[in-house]
Amino acid sequence: MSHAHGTPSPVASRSGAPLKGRIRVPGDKSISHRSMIFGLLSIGETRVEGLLEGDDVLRTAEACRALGATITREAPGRWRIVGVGIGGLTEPKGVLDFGNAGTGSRLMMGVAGSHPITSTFDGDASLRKRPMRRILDPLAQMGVTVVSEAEGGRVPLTLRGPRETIPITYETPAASAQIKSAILLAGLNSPGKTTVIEREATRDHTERMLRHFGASVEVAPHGTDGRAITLQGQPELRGTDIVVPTDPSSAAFPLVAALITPGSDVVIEGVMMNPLRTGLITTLIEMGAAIERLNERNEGGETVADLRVRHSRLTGVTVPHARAPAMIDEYPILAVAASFAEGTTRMQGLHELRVKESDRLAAVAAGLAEAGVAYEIEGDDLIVHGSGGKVRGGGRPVATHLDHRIAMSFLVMGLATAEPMTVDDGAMIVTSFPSFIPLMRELGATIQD
Ligand SMILES: O=C(O)C1=C[C@@H](OP(=O)(O)O)[C@@H](O)[C@H](O)C1
Ligand SMILES: C=C(OP(=O)(O)O)C(=O)O
Repeated sequence: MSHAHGTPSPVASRSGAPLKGRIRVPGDKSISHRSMIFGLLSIGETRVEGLLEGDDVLRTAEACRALGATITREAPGRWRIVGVGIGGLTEPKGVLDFGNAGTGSRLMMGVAGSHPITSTFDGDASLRKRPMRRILDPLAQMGVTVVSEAEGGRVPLTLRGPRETIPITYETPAASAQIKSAILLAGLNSPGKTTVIEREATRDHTERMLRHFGASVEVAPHGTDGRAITLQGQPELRGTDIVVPTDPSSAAFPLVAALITPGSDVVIEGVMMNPLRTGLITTLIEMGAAIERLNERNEGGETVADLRVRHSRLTGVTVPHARAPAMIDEYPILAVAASFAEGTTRMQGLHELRVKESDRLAAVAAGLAEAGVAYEIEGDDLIVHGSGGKVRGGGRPVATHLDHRIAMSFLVMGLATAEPMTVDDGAMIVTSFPSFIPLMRELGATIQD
C-alpha cells in the first residue's frame, strides 16, 4: 500500500444527516512506528496487536527489515518482529524511503546513525522539504558523520555511524518528541548516559516503551513545564508484547465532525487519553463541547476511554502556546471547530506548524479563505473568527500539499457547511488513517471520492 504520486484524487464532502453510531479508529501512529523500531532493536520476538497499517508505519517496517529485522503480518493489525538487538544492525542495501513520514525518518536516523554502517534516507516531495538539521546536529555531537545531504540539511541524506557512539546531554531547540526520540534511540547504542532536556514536555511514548522493553530511564522535572530524560546506554532490550491503543489524533476528526454537525451523537471507542496527547479535548471542552469520557480503563499501559460526543454550540477561546505539544497535530481540525464557534479563537505560538507535512499555518489559512471563514495570522498565532454555526463552504478545492491532516480537516468541515467542500487530493490520507472515509460513512457522512 503506497500513496499515489502524480495522480491527485480529489475528494468532496457535503452536509447531510446527523452523525450517529459507534466507531473505533486505528492504532496510534507514534506508538506503531516505535513498535517496529523497538522490535528491531530487541533480542527475540515482539508481538504487536492493533498496529496502524498506514503508509508511514509500513515504510518504517520496510526500513527495519532492511536493517535486519524479520517482520511478518499475521493478521490485520497483528505483527511479529524478530529483532537483531542493539549493535546488531546490518547495512541496508538500498535507500531507506520513508515516504511522507517525519517520525519514521527522524527516529530511524537516530537508530541507523548510531551504528557503524552507512545508510541513506529519502522520502516524498513533502519530506524532502522538511528540516533535518534538528536531528543531524545532535547526531554529529554523538559522532555521526553526515556523508551527504540535500541543501539546507534535508533528505536525501546519507549517514555513517561511528565505531562507538558518544553519549551526550542535549537540550532540544524545539518542543519535539521526534528530536528527543532520535537522540534517545541513538543513545541506546552508546556507552554511558544520554540525557535529553526539553523545556516543554512532549509525548512520552519513547520513554514508556524504553522501559517496557527493559531499558533504564530516569525522568526528572526541568523548569516549570520541562523534563530531563536520562537513558543508560547499551541495555539489552528484550522482545515483548505490545497492544497499540487507538490514535487520539485520528479520533479528532470524527470527534469534531460530530460537534459541528447538528443532531449528531457519536461514540468513539477506546481513545488513548495520554495527557501529553489530549490538548484538543481540553480545548474543545473549554469551548463548550459535549464530550463525555466513559468507561476509562487501561489498554497497553495507557489510559483509554470511550468518548461520547454530541453536537454542541461552541464558543471561541484562547489556546495558550504551552498547550501546543499536547495537540500539535490537531490545530488544523481545531481551526475547523473554531470556524463554527461563536466568537474568536486565538491559537498562540504555532511556529512548529510551518515544518510539518506542509506549512500547516498557511494551508489552513488558505482553506479557511476558500470556505469564507474570516481569520488572521499574527506572527505565529492563528486567529479564527467563528460564525456561530453557519459556514458557507464551497470555494475552489482546498490545496492539501501532500498533507493528510489538511485533507481530513476540510472534508470534516464540508459535513456541516452550506455548500460542499472539495480537497484537491485525498491520496495522502492513507499515511495515517486509511479507514477514514469508510468510518466516516459508517457514521452517516456524505464523502465522495
Ligand atoms: O514523535 C512522534 O511520534 C511525533 C511527534 C510530533 O512531531 P514533532 O516532534 O516534530 O513535534 C508529531 O507532530 C508527529 O505527528 C508525531
Ligand atoms: C506531523 C505529522 O507526522 P510526521 O511528522 O511523522 O510526518 C502528523 O502526522 O501530523
